[in-house]
Amino acid sequence: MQTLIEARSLFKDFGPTRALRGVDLTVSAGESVAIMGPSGSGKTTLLHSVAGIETPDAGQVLLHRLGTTVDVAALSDRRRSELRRTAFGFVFQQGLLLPELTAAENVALPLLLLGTARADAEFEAARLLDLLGIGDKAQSRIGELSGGQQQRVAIARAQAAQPEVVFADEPTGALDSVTSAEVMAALLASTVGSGRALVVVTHDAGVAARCDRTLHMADGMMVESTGVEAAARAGETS
Ligand SMILES: Nc1ncnc2c1ncn2[C@@H]1O[C@H](COP(=O)(O)OP(=O)(O)OP(=O)(O)O)[C@@H](O)[C@H]1O
Repeated sequence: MQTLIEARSLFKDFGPTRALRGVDLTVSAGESVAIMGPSGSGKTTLLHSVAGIETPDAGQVLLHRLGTTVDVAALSDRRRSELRRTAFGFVFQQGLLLPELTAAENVALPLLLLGTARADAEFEAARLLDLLGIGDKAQSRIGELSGGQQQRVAIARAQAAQPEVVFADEPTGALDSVTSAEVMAALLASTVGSGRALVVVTHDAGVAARCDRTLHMADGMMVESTGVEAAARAGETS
């Protein structure tokens, strides 16, 4: 399977705290990778470093797309934010949806930022919300939606610009176990099911179990990898 992201030997300090100490991570196109580990082990810092939200102190984040390779960690702020809008989608536990906008407006926003005409952006937003089973909530404001519905809006929004990889940080953290399973199924269907990669930070073993691979962090390092490699799985079934 084609390698999409290669993070090599990432280090990140916050003052005296060493959040990452030489972390490697490889993500292939179309695979799902869960990152687990105790609180403070560096999961979010790793996700943010790979996604160009945070800049590592040392190491490389190579992104292979559109026939070229860029080091995300070495890009200018402007190029990094451009990449975040085009190549990456984000689903976080909370805080990314704009409460004063409707569900459809939230999903359309990334497309409007990329210059898509309003009518086309709204059409695509409606289509994505339909796919995620909440087409009837398109005109509802975020505050009128349940936690599970809000996460579906966030998942729809993360797909809008057709990114190669979606990063999710505790996407089911605030949900009960039934809703969590439904939201995770929706997240997988709309990412891996559409050929995108998914990198998900989670404390929920049920969420991790649905991914191709689970990586375990402790104290700023990768300590273990479990699960069936996507490539091996593809090999077995071919
Ligand atoms: N902006 C920051 N400023 C200072 N310290 C930080 C910052 N971000 C993270 N840290 C520290 O870096 C370490 C790793 O944090 P990180 O959020 O990556 O852990 P985590 O594994 O995602 O934890 P959790 O499961 O609790 O979300 C922690 O000790 C944390 O306190």
